[in-house]
Amino acid sequence: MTDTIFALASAPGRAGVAVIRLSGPLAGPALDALTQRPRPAPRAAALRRFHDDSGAVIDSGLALWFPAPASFTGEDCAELQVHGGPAVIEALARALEALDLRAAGPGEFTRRAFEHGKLDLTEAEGLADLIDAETEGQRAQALAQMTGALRALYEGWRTQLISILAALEGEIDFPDEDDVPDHLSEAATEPLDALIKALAAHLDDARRGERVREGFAIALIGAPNAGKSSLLNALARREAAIVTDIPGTTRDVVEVRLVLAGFPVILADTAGLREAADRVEAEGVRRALARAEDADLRLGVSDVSRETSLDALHERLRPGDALILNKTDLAGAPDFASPEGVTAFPLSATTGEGVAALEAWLETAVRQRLSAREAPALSRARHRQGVTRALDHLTAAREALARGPELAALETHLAIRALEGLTGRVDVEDVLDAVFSQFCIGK
Ligand SMILES: Nc1nc2c(ncn2[C@@H]2O[C@H](COP(=O)(O)OP(=O)(O)OP(=O)(O)O)[C@@H](O)[C@H]2O)c(=O)[nH]1
Ligand SMILES: [K+]
Ligand SMILES: [Mg+2]
Repeated sequence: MTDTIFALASAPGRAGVAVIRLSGPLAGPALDALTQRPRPAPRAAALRRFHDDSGAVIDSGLALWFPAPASFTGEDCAELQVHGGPAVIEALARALEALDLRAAGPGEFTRRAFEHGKLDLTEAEGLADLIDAETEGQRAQALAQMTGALRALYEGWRTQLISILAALEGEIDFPDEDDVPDHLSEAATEPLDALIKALAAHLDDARRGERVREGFAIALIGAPNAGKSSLLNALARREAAIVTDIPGTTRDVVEVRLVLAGFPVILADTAGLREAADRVEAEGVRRALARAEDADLRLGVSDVSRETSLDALHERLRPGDALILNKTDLAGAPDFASPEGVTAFPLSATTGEGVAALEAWLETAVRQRLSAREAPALSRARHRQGVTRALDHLTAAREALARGPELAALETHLAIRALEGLTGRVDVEDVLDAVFSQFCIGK
């Protein structure tokens, strides 16, 4: 028999109300023992006193009863809404332990919900992301995933693959030597091609969902003293990075988190690019270049008051990036051609002139790249790996078709397994442990 767990479902610390949740076969009897009253009607709040094992009253509050299977976990569940003081919560925890309930670990409620088929693995991940969501874009993506957007996509592909597999296995069981190739190409070629296209399109999304979840990366790069740290501070509206007139001030990568268009953004200031004076600076320059390489968008910063060649900076920028012509308070913006697809922004990081135009442009850029499309986005490396594996097997299946159904059927079967790993249909214990351990306690 499974044991019965309990946990504080609301945040720890002082609060107006605290919610304690129970799940498992002892949830009902525990509720009866605590309240010493008849059990409330299912899913209706009832005012009750809660007692400890000596009969003393711990607190009064609302009791709710959710009999299985119509509960979050699918088991018998109960919920206690009490006053949110640490001593109340502690005393209730001790009373529940005296009734043979056990304090839950991280994600245990959701894992039980998963095991009772209340949600699949992608929906459980969406739930974890919803709890972690700090911006509007993250909330919207997490909610879509929690309510089954990815599940529907992956289950849909799986269903199609199962009928392809059935067709291939039909060929193996009843080989008709003469028209095997014809038959196969009819039954499997077109659907396989369509699925290969769909999976490839799902993967080729500029990592949109992962960016929404983890943050869109912008890197500031340029020569020493160009004003990168000054611009970082202007965009962050705080003195996050040290600014001095000494070239080579910034050595490490300095990150600030911003919210643009409702999406999380990680803006990184980096060391000025030049022949380094010492090993510390050399490491800073190496990190700066790596950051620029990995970023989703680069802001190349130059100082318009100085005669400098922009060629070195131009080389590092890509279409979609921006070139910042800084220090316009000292000199007018120079006449020049920016690289193809790179937008130029004359501004002064010190006076703030022109910074608003850059911010507006950045906001549009982030919105355009991260906004939800019709098709749901994969949001984790786990999804990318699973879909990539499925796609590899589908491609192999497609190639094997010309040589008969056996190998193609095997590869199709492996593609199905890869999709089933994504939704958690096939139990991969370490994947489950990894997913559920990321939850907070009480969820
Ligand atoms: N007049 C003027 N001075 C600026 C402007 N932006 C930055 N500065 C000055 O330029 C100097 C260098 O600025 P930083 O922001 O430290 O430049 P950086 O690119 O981060 O320099 P490193 O970290 O050394 O690579 C400082 O003295 C700033 O006050 C600007 O728009 N106008
Ligand atoms: K500096
Ligand atoms: Mg700096």
